[in-house]
Amino acid sequence: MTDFTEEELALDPKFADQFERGFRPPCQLYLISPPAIDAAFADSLAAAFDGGKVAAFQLRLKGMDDHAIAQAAEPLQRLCADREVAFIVNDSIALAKRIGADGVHLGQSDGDPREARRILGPAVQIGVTCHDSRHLAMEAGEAGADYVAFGAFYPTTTKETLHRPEPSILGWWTTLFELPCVAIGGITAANAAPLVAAGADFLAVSGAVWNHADGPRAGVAAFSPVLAGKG
Ligand SMILES: Cc1ncc(COP(=O)(O)OP(=O)(O)O)c(N)n1
Ligand SMILES: Cc1ncsc1CCOP(=O)(O)O
Ligand SMILES: [Mg+2]
Repeated sequence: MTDFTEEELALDPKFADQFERGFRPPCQLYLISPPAIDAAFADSLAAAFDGGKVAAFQLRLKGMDDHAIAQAAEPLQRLCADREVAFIVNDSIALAKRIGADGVHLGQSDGDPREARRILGPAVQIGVTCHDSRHLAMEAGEAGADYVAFGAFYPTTTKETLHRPEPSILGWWTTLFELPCVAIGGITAANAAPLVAAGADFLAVSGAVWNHADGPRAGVAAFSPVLAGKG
């Protein structure tokens, strides 16, 4: 598998009608924290959860050490448990283990998914960043990831990004694989429809919720129609 080029791995459109996508649950929201938070953030998170169903919350605090993140995580993890939202730690397998997170999200330089599985066990969700690469996604799947993440689909100020996949990568993935895929990067309620239509299992969103003019509750609520395919 590792010997194929991206072009060779692309599903030839002339064969597309020979593949039928199996049943997949409706697309869900995967909320990512702002890059920095304050002591009142738990209230904002609760407000976001009041806006509609959130499947997962990722604590993504760049540039903070694990000890400080563990402290910040405590009330947020409790809130997620109360609201039945999966609590995902970004970047650190060790931190996910230490605080008993429901999952860890690993970028291409954040650690090996097989090692994560060995350390965290079978019940913990492991997600892997795959940028715009079919090849990386299949590698992640083979390594035992629970989801693959493609992005950035749109321009974003939350993170400097180098890759810009087409929505069709989501359709390619979901036609061939059962493993869930996450779409990320600059996603708003206004631009999400093509990603949902293409087959995204989850929309990972930060700025559109935390920077919503009417607050995080409205930010989450705004996604309801598009997630239901009515965007
Ligand atoms: C769901 C999801 N997808 C992608 C990323 C990006 O991960 P990474 O490439 O490691 O970049 P950082 O987020 O660590 O800056 C993610 N965090 N979550
Ligand atoms: C973490 C990450 N990885 C790729 S784009 C991105 C930022 C997502 O945040 P936003 O929804 O504000 O673009
Ligand atoms: Mg990372």
